[in-house]
This record gives sequence, C-alpha cells and structure tokens, in this order.
Amino acid sequence: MQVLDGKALATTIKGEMREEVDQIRLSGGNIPHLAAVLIGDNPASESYVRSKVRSCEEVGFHSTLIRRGTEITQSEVLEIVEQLNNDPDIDGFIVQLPLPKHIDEDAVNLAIDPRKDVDGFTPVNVGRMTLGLPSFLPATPNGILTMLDRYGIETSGKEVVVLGRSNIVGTPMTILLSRKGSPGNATVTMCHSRTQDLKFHTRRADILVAAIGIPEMVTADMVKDGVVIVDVGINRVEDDSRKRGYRLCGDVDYKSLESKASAMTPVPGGVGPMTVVSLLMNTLKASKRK
Ligand SMILES: Nc1nc2c(c(=O)[nH]1)N[C@@H](CN(C=O)c1ccc(C(=O)N[C@@H](CCC(=O)O)C(=O)O)cc1)CN2
Repeated sequence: MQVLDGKALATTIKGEMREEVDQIRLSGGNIPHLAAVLIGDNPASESYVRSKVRSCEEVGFHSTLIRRGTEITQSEVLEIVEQLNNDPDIDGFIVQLPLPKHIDEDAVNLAIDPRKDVDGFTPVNVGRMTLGLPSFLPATPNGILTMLDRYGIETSGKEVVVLGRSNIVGTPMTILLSRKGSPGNATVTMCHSRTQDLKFHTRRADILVAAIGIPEMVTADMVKDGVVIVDVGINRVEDDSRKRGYRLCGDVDYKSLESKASAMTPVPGGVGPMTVVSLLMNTLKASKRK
C-alpha cells in the first residue's frame, strides 16, 4: 500500500513557494500577508492556527494573528472583519472555525470580502467554483486535489464516494471531483447520515473520501480491494496511556484497511498539512492581485 504522505508533500510545496517568495522579494514585489482571526480557546483551533502562522514564516509570508476571547460579541467580530476587508496591507484572511456558539458563522462569512476570502467559503467564491470560474478554492478539498495530482492518482472515469456533506469539505469535494478537468471527471456519489445501505455505496468506490467526523468508522468490510482512501477526519480520542491524554485518528480504521487499500492518507500527516499548504497557495494568489 502506498502511503499518501501529506506532510512530506506539504514540505516540498512549501519549499517551492519559498523560492517564489524569494524571487518576489528580490524583484521588489508584494510579499503575501495572511491574517488569521482566532476566537475562544478551542485547543484544536489553536494548534491549527499556530500551524498556519508557522507555515507563513517558513515560506517567507507576513502573517498577523488576531486573538480574542469567547466573551467577544457578534458586532465586535464583524468589526474585525470589516477592518481586515479595508486593510491594504492584508492580502487575505481567515476566521478560524468553529466559532463560539453565540457568534453567527453565516453572518461572519457573508461579511468577508470575497477578494480576501482565502478560505474560499464566501458565496461568491463557492458560486464561482461551482460554475468553474477562477476563484479561491476551499483549502481541504483543494489540498486533496493537489495530493491526488502530485501522486498521479487518476480520477477520470473513476467511482468516487464522498462521505460527508459539510460546506467546507464534502460538498466542495463532490463538485470539484465531478467537474471537467484534472483531477476531476469522476462519477461522484455523496453519502451522509441519512444514506441508506452505506456499505452498498462504499464498496463500489475506486476512491473513498471520508469526511464524517466519526472516529475509525470506515472498516475493511466496507471497501473493495485496491481502493484509494483519503481520510479527512482528525479525531481526538481519549487515551490515558498517552502523555497528552488523547490520540489522533481519522474516520478510517487505518490498520484494518492497510492490507486492502492501494493507497491511503495517514492521520496525522495526510490531509491536514495539505489544508495549510492550500491556504498559503490561495494567499499567494491573492497577493498577486495587487
Ligand atoms: N477557517 C477555517 N476553519 C477550519 C478549516 C479551514 O480550512 N478554515 N479547516 C478545519 C481545521 N484546519 C484548518 O483550519 C486544519 C485541520 C488540521 C490540520 C493539520 O495539519 N492536522 C494535523 C494534526 C494536528 C494535530 O495535532 O491536531 C495532521 O493532520 O497531520 C491543519 C488545519 C476546521 N476549521
């Protein structure tokens, strides 16, 4: 089985980006500047945002972290978004999700200027993506496309099953893999919590993308021999034997699938690092607008 090593690939791509940024600097061009808004104290979000800021440093981007406590109000969040929309030094920004329960995520998303929406979550970018127009693609699906492309995994004419219908992974993944292009041209089935006879669908998959957030839900009996598995899940499962009190696992039972899959992403070190690299790619693109 081939391990689709997102961590190694992300390091390679960051090296390529570093060279491009060095060239931009030498020619006196605009150095990309990403801002990240982190609200509250969700430990996973803190770690993801740290990783985004660190990755900016690695490739030579400028970055700004805006941190606020859970007590922030809706209008204060919208004010931060407005400031970032109007700040000429910022090429693109993200608001880390999930937001605390009292903040309306949709209202925040709608307030983001699509030209700075390097997460690709605003209606303008989602609409443009759906129509096949130039846009910022959402980071996780785009990271998966980059990974399939760089590992030479053919998607054209393949049966792809996407588990999950979230706005940030399942839905855009389904759209992107079924569109004309490469990677793309696949026959895509989207499954979710109301899908009947899930196994019927998953056993037909040449490529299975698992993004349901249920630890190790996909087991060997659910797939056919030679399947390519992309595991988007990053679940923290309590484990007292670990120093930090939990272990990370995906939506796929990696051990039981190792002997059945032809290729699979690990967790950690698979899709996660590619998500961060895609965000950097979008930020570079946004900075070229100037
Ligand atoms: N505004 C956004 N919020 C969220 C997004 C997003 O794309 N934009 N996606 C996810 C979280 N996410 C990025 O923000 C993300 C998830 C995982 C990783 C990652 O590198 N994971 C590591 C493991 C890290 C760990 O130890 O926990 C891995 O898989 O190797 C990066 C980014 C939800 N919110």
